[in-house]
Order: sequence, then structure tokens, then C-alpha cells
Amino acid sequence: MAFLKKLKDRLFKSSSKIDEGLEAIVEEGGEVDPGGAPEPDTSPEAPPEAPQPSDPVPAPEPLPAPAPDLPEPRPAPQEAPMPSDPAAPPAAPAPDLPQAPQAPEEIPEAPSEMPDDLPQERPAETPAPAPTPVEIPQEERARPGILGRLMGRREAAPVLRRVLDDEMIEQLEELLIAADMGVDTALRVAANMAEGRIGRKLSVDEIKTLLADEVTRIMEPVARPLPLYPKTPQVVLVVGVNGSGKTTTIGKLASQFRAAGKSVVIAAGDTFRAAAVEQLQVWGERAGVPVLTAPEGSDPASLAFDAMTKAEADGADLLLIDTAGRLQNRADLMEELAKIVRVIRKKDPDAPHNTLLVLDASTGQNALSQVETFRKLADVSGLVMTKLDGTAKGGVLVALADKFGLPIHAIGVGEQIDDLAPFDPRDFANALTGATNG
Ligand SMILES: Nc1nc2c(ncn2[C@@H]2O[C@H](COP(=O)(O)OP(=O)(O)OP(=O)(O)O)[C@@H](O)[C@H]2O)c(=O)[nH]1
Repeated sequence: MAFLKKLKDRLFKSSSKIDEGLEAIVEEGGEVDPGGAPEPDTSPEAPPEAPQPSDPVPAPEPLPAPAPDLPEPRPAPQEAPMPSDPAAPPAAPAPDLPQAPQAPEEIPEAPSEMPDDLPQERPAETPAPAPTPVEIPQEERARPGILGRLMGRREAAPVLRRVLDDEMIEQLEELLIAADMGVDTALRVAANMAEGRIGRKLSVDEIKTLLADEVTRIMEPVARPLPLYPKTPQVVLVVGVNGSGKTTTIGKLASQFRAAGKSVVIAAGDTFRAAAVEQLQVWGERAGVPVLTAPEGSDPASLAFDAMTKAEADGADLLLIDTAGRLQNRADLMEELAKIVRVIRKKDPDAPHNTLLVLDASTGQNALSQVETFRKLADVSGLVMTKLDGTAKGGVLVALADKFGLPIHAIGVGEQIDDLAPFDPRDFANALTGATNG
């Protein structure tokens, strides 16, 4: 739970926005439910239940076939304990990014020298308690016993419920659009949440859980660690607009790869800004990784070629190439990126093996147009979302996943070297929606 708490704290603005919005929606037209017991779920996903004679809710529509293009949810990736998690074992390397469990078929298995002392499961995290299967009598729910009162348990707060109708669905759609999910995704998510539940009375917590489940379902297929290939040096080209967090992300990645026992070389390909090169050198020092630079204004492609030569000579596992991000002049940038690719392919026809697009989550909907632009400029193979800490625009990740389906390899949740985390769909969905279970 430590990571979830950290992410939740950092995604505070996003979740509080949705939290507060959902509360307002249920308050408007909601009624206090004296028992507080949830209504039986007659939605398509709910287990079949005996019909209640007094239940005015119409029978649900037949279960629609699941969307055919959505892959099955994959098993949760192994997760490294967050470095700042006090409950985590000391100095455990962060294995997620360097793993290659999802390597495409044509790419051979991860190399055998992958560190095998990596934790296999979340050691410090306990799973959320499962909802109790025991039916609690209504009187006990409403009034805690003497022991409960002695231990400070308060009277159960009355639960507000609102009947799900067209007006409420519209309000949900508006809330999701305001949370940066984009119109198409917001409409689809709200429709899926409502499926088979029209006429049911829902509490805020139930709606949060429904929303979190829906977000998780959309995000699961894209939560994939950066694949590692046996062929070295693996060339990772890092692209993105100015200030999106490319340099910082390269520093964090280099540090995590180093911690996992990989040798890394960085090429400071933004040769147009001396400050960018200096910044990368600082990150290289922090991560303990050599940074290749070239004089200001020199050709980034020739630097990339030199970096390839050095990475090969050093037997490096990874070469991370930073690039400039001036979208103002796309023609130049396109030519520059194309030239870098042409030149490194002289050394390895398969390079770059990954083209990472770094997106600043706080740019909201603009991230969608950045993906569109960079997919035209470069063959983007995956995303890193930065600045998810303290942004109210985390919902854009859902829109990105829904629209493009590009893997999200990692998320940036701060400016420190350890603030790069694997993307966990359930944690993200709970943090975004304020849901506490699921
Ligand atoms: N809060 C927060 N800040 C971040 C994160 N990632 C990067 N930053 C900050 O964002 C700013 C820009 O990051 P850079 O790494 O310099 O971005 P860049 O894309 O390399 O920028 P250019 O060199 O101008 O192209 C810096 O102040 C970073 O500290 C993150 O995940 N969270």
C-alpha cells in the first residue's frame, strides 16, 4: 500500500477533483440510505442473484460481448519497492524497467545475465483487505458496539445514494471530460459504468469503484515495462517537447538500469542548448553513467554515431540518446531525428530499439496532439508520463491509452532520481478516482 499512498498523495489534485465531483453528483438528487447496505449489483459483470420481488429495477440487458480489440488483462508486473518506502528492503534494485517480460515474439527472451536477485513480489506491501463475505446485520452496521465506541469507532455516517439515470450519466461524462479524459473516452467510460445499472441507487464509494475498475480495464493493456533485448547496445532514443522531462527521465532511467547491473552510456543529443547538456552531465554524475557531449551547435547525428561507437567499444548494455524538442520548427526536428536514426543504423540496422516519447502529464489534452505529432516524426514505441505528481490532469493517461494504445513504460512522480515508477494500472486508477478498494 505504500506506493499507492505515495501515488495518491502525489495525485492528490486529480483524485480530489474526481472525488469532489462525484460527491457533488450524488448529493444532488441523492437520498440517505438508512441501512447503508449496497443494492444488489444487477450489472452484466455482477454474479447472478435471485430477483427481489419488490425491486423496481428492470432486468438487465443481456451481457454484451466484451470489446474484441481489448486484450485480456495481463498479470500484474513484478514491482520494485519504491526507494523511499521505509518498509521496503534496503538497496533493492528497481527491476521493473529493465525487465523484458513482454518482449514481442520476434525478439528473443531477456538475457540470462539479468539480475536474478530482484524481488519477485511486493515484499513490503500487503494486499488490500478483501471485502468481507459475511453479511453484517443492519443494526450492527448502524450502531457500533461498546468495544467499537471505546476504541473510538464513530457512528456510521449515513450513506447517500442516487438513482442512476440519464441526467446522472451526463454529469459523470462532464466530470470525466473536466478530468482530462477527453470526450470520446469519457463518454465510453460513463456508458460502461452505467451498463446494466440504470435505475439502481449508487453511493459515492460504489461509483468510485466502478470508475476505478473501468480505468484499470483500459490501462491494463498499456502498462508494460520497457522491454530489454539481448542484443547490445540497446539504443533508446528519447524524444519529446522542450521541458517535458526528457533529461530528467534519462537520468532516472540510467540510475535504475545501473542499479539493476546494466552498463549505460548517455548521449547528450540536444547540442543546441548548452544548459541542456550541462543538466544531463549532472544527471549522469548522479547515476554514475558516462555522458557523451559535443560542442554547442554541432550535428547531433554525428554525436549519436560517436556514442554508438563508444557504447559498442565499452560493451555497454544500453545507450540512451537525448534529443532536442523544438516543435516550433518541425521540419528541422524531423530531419534531425531522421538523420540520427540513419546514422545509428549504419552501426546497427535495428536501432533505435526503443523510441520513448516523454510527455508532461500536466499539459493535459495537449499530450494527445504531442503523441500524434511525434508519431509522425519518429516511430514512437512507448511513453513515459512525467509530472504526475501534483497535476489535476492525470485523466489524460486514460485518453492516451484508449486512443493510441502505446505502452506506458513508467511514470515520473517527482524531480528526484528515484521518482520514476513502473506504471501500475490499479494503483493509478485508485489514485485517480479516490477509490479505496478494487
Ligand atoms: N514534479 C516533477 N517535475 C519533473 C518531473 N520530470 C521532470 N521534471 C521537471 O521538469 C523540468 C524539465 O525537465 P527536463 O528533464 O529538463 O525536461 P527536458 O524535456 O529535458 O527539457 P529540455 O532540455 O528543455 O528539452 C525540470 O525542472 C524537471 O525537474 C516529474 O516527474 N515531476
